[in-house]
Amino acid sequence: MIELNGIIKQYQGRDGPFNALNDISVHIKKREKFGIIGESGSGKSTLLRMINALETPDEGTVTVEGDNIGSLSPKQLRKYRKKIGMIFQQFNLLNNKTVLENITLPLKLHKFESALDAEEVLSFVGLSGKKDNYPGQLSGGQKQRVGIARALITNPKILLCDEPTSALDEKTTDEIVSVLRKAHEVYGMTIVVVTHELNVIKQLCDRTLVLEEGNVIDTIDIKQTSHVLSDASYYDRIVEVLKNE
Ligand SMILES: Nc1ncnc2c1ncn2[C@@H]1O[C@H](COP(=O)(O)OP(=O)(O)OP(=O)(O)O)[C@@H](O)[C@H]1O
Repeated sequence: MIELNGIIKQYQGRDGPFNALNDISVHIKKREKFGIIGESGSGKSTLLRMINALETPDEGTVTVEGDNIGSLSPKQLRKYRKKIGMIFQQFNLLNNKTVLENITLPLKLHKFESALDAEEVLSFVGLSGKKDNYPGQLSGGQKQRVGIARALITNPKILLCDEPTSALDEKTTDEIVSVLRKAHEVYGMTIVVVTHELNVIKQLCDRTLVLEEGNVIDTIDIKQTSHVLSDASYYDRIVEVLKNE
């Protein structure tokens, strides 16, 4: 469904130009939950941003459902981007708008043919009782649930997640992973998640790319754990994770 072929991206660094992405090829299947893991600066976000055309490659192609993204007209690109939902590390909510207003904002900006009902997504992320609250009145986990609901309301075919749990503690991370897994089960989109957290990859993804300094080190099939540990005690989760490693 998403094919990145021979992607090279060069930036100017302090010591001259360098390849942030160095000949990357990845094929992500429809409905796959695909991870991109690597240390800080390895090129994860740059690669993710290629998929929604926020970055353009210096060489190589990005093809999604058969369309070469680099050759789309501005109008086609706007239409293409409507297929994609995005969630962010820092949630990117508008603090002067309520939860409901934040969630329905995409629908105010563009017309989406198969948009979901606001009450449905609010209930899906477990925030029905918070719709009139402002982001400042929410915990980090609740803010990310709003971010997820705002992405889901457009019923995207592709959900891009850029470090979705990196601002959250361990238990809240597990809860957000559960919400994402459930969203995948119910709405069946393709998920691409960038993270440096091994556990997020392990609990959420079918496969992951491992990036190091702009190079693909490996692509790994992940043996799914049967459950997410959000209901377990802090100690149980420590034991589970440490025993498995
Ligand atoms: N616009 C830019 N101009 C110059 N260099 C950039 C730019 N964007 C990213 N880089 C550099 O490219 C490399 C890859 O950055 P990228 O943000 O993709 O890495 P990352 O793996 O997502 O890191 P992090 O986890 O810290 O966000 C880094 O060395 C970064 O400093």
